Amino acid sequence: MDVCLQNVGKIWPDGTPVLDSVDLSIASGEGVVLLGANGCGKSTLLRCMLGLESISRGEIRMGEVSLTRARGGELRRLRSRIGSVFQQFNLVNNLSVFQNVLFGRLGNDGLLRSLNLTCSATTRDRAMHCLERVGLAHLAQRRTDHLSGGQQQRVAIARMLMQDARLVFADEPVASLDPRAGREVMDLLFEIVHEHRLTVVCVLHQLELASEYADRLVGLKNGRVVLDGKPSGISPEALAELYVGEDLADDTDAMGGVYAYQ
Ligand SMILES: Nc1ncnc2c1ncn2[C@@H]1O[C@H](COP(=O)(O)OP(=O)(O)OP(=O)(O)O)[C@@H](O)[C@H]1O
Repeated sequence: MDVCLQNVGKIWPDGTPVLDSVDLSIASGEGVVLLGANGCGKSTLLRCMLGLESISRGEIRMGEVSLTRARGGELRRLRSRIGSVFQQFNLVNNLSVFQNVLFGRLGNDGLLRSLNLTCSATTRDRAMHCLERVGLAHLAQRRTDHLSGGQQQRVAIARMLMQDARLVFADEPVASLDPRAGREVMDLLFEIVHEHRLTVVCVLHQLELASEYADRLVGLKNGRVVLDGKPSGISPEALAELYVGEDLADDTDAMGGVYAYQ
């Protein structure tokens, strides 16, 4: 599914602007990594694309549907096609791995079925298949908070598979993981994205990972798109420029990420 942002702007209720005239067209099946210093607006942009934040100006379209204008059933259907993978996993800790994967069907099947209380054998088989795909079938009945960070992120990916999402928005999916687990999660996420020809927008702070996995890099600075192109066409200086003029601690974070993954 393709995504189109036209002249998107957002101003916080206290009057502070966070996104300014963002224009982006993302083709179906394209893998975009969003880069930029701490506080430049990456997560806010992703949250707007997830429909979790409203925008103050412009329009966001996904396929034929305007996220900005859709209401009721149309909005629910659209949201059910959007998967998310967050830094903090966003799983229900005291439920089993299997139940968390069933939650991928929440938008389609409702709460009772998603909790495994009334779901069909076909749905249960499908959930197990999703867990097998991420290598966690043997942990299906374990409580989610008894898994490692890397395993929890795999559960989030299995939930996204279960959802049959066409779009995936990932916000720093490896930020809480050590370099090895982080790479494993990126490999798995992008393998699945390619297998299912999903469109993905992923926020990363690790420039090396970004260049390796992205079809296209988009850089934000102060809420504006200031860089957009294939990784091979973007110079290290242009990438470094994204972080110039920002807080020193922010730069250190971003560049530290590069070295951590080398
Ligand atoms: N709900 C909110 N109300 C007001 N300001 C907010 C809110 N959420 C975020 N902000 C501010 O908006 C700006 C952009 O935040 P955002 O989280 O999008 O940045 P980011 O680029 O994702 O940063 P990071 O890399 O640190 O995650 C920041 O200055 C932040 O303090």
